[in-house]
Amino acid sequence: MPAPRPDPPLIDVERLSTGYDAARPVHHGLSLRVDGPGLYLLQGPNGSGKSTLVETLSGHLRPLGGTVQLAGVDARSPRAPRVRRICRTEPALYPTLTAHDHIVFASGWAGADPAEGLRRAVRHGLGPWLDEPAERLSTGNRRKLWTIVCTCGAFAVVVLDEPFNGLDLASTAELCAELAEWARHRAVLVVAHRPPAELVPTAVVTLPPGPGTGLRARGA
Ligand SMILES: Nc1ncnc2c1ncn2[C@@H]1O[C@H](COP(=O)(O)OP(=O)(O)OP(=O)(O)O)[C@@H](O)[C@H]1O
Repeated sequence: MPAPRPDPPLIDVERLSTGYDAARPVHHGLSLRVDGPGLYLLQGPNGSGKSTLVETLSGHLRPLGGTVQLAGVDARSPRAPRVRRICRTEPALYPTLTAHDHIVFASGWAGADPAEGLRRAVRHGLGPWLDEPAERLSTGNRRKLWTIVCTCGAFAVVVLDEPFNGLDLASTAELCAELAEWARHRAVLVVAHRPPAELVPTAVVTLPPGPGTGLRARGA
């Protein structure tokens, strides 16, 4: 009987060149490998390319060179959304859709039970606001709703860019607890300039200032 094949790394970035202009790549020769579950903190000075890396992991930005695989799936493959969740910095919600309906809609997209998303919303303190349209939510409540709609259902890898922006202390602690729970079985990559004390990363990946040339970052 053949030996079972080892699971692919959850995040496998190999010799990545990426950016918005081929003449001026933001990353050049960047490698980052995360073999197993854990909570990984991505840091680096302003302009070092954290959000650009997020956009490449999201499949939105086509690499100029190199490869990006998530749980063995190319980041630009139509199958990638099944294994990956991306939560960008700026919430992109429908202004007139209620918080409740956002969660039902996002759960449908992810093939998830909306009841689970609604339970999360209550845990995160959104209970009294579920019938409010997104445009009437406070900054922190918009952030919570955005995080929930971006992370419905099952996934192997999740990337969150500044997920603590606008959250109060209790909500920050609640999100940290949720990230720690996910990190037991999934790769959780968090971009945060000021990570809260409750966030206990498995490893920290630091991008250098300026174009990252030949950086080799290796997670657990
Ligand atoms: N849409 C874009 N078009 C062109 N250049 C961009 C675009 N987005 C970012 N850049 C450039 O890419 C480089 C890296 O920016 P990026 O936003 O990825 O850095 P960052 O580490 O996330 O920064 P910050 O900590 O300030 O959020 C910068 O030089 C920036 O000007």
